[in-house]
Amino acid sequence: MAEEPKSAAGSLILEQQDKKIRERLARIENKLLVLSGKGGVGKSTVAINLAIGLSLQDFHVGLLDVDLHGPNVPKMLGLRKGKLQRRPDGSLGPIVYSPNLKFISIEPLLPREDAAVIWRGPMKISAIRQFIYDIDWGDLDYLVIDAPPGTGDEPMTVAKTIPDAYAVIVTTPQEVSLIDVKKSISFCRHVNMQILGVVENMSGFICPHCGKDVDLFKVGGGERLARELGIPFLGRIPVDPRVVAAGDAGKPMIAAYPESKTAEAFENLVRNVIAVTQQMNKDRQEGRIMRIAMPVDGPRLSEHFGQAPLFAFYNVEGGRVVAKEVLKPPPHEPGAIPRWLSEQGATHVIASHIGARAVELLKEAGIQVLPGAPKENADQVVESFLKGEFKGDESALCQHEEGRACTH
Ligand SMILES: Nc1ncnc2c1ncn2[C@@H]1O[C@H](COP(=O)(O)OP(=O)(O)OP(=O)(O)O)[C@@H](O)[C@H]1O
Repeated sequence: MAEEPKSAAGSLILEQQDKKIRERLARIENKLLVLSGKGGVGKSTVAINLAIGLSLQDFHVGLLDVDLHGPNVPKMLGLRKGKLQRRPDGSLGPIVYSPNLKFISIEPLLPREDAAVIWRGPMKISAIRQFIYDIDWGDLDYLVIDAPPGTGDEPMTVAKTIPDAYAVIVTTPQEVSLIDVKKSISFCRHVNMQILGVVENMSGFICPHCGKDVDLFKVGGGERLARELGIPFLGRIPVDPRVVAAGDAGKPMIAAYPESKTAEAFENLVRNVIAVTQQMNKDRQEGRIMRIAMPVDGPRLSEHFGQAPLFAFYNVEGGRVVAKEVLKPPPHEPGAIPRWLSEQGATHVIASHIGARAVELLKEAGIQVLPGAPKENADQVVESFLKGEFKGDESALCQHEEGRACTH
């Protein structure tokens, strides 16, 4: 967890940083976090080939390597000595791989290539936030984020800082790896990150002599698991020795052997990622996927947004509630609850009384606010919102007598 600044000045700095991060992220249409439950399953390989594949489709793509201990991206892209761009206005731009693909990783910023990075959680968190706060990524269609394996500080920071990121989970067909996929899925559910789908890497073997696809290990486990759990399956990438050589030579497979079956498999993955991302965006825009937050006091809606002892969160899919949880908000400090709600992945807030400043902060975070809800049973209020009976009442916004915005 990030160390929360205790002073008012500290929380103001954090609020300003959050604002800048939100501004930068608003210029990035789609954010994809590439995850794996265990190491060595080819997560970086998938992230890099996916980023290049998207850039070859004329999308503007950023690749962010948040693996601070073992950054692979610069080596696999053949750009270990890449330099950040210093812009005329003094801002810093990411390292350029091609006109459509930019990246950033800790490695080129270290004094020596082999310098060990031994950081504690809060430092890792601030480094990742800086990759977004300090670096001007410009307008991007996709930001692909390569996280270290597991469910530690780095994926957690991304989930909190970029609450609208979609997770791409990489696995291999072996049982052990599939068990880890379940851990990644429960991590995503825990942090409310929507899962774009599962990729099965090292699935089957392309014979270098005859070019035939040989089922070396069991294949299809990732696909079966995705189907069982109702998660999209994004594609299979075969084992191909050229993937290793291409990665070591700094020329990723999809660019080095564009005619190969393996590059074809990556292209298929890219097409599926684009299609599923578009569908999920549409579901979000049209309100089929929501996470509604409500200040509650017991089962009823709380009178004041800023003083509610608890918040109830309702996950809505296809117009109905699929999960509900009740969480305790952070201590009352200006801006703390809107920031926390954004970290919790809220898309909508339904409240009774809510201050204009809180509404402004929530809207800046892309959260829709529906004030003026009746102080009734919260479950029933959600139902009436989903039926279109309650639509929010702007006149219920709370202002102090002298017209100053209230921070309820
Ligand atoms: N489809 C494949 N065929 C053959 N080799 C592959 C394939 N995918 C990945 N590899 C190789 O496996 C090794 C591990 O891949 P990679 O570094 O992408 O995994 P990772 O999951 O990101 O690892 P880490 O745990 O270090 O983050 C690399 O040498 C890579 O070239």
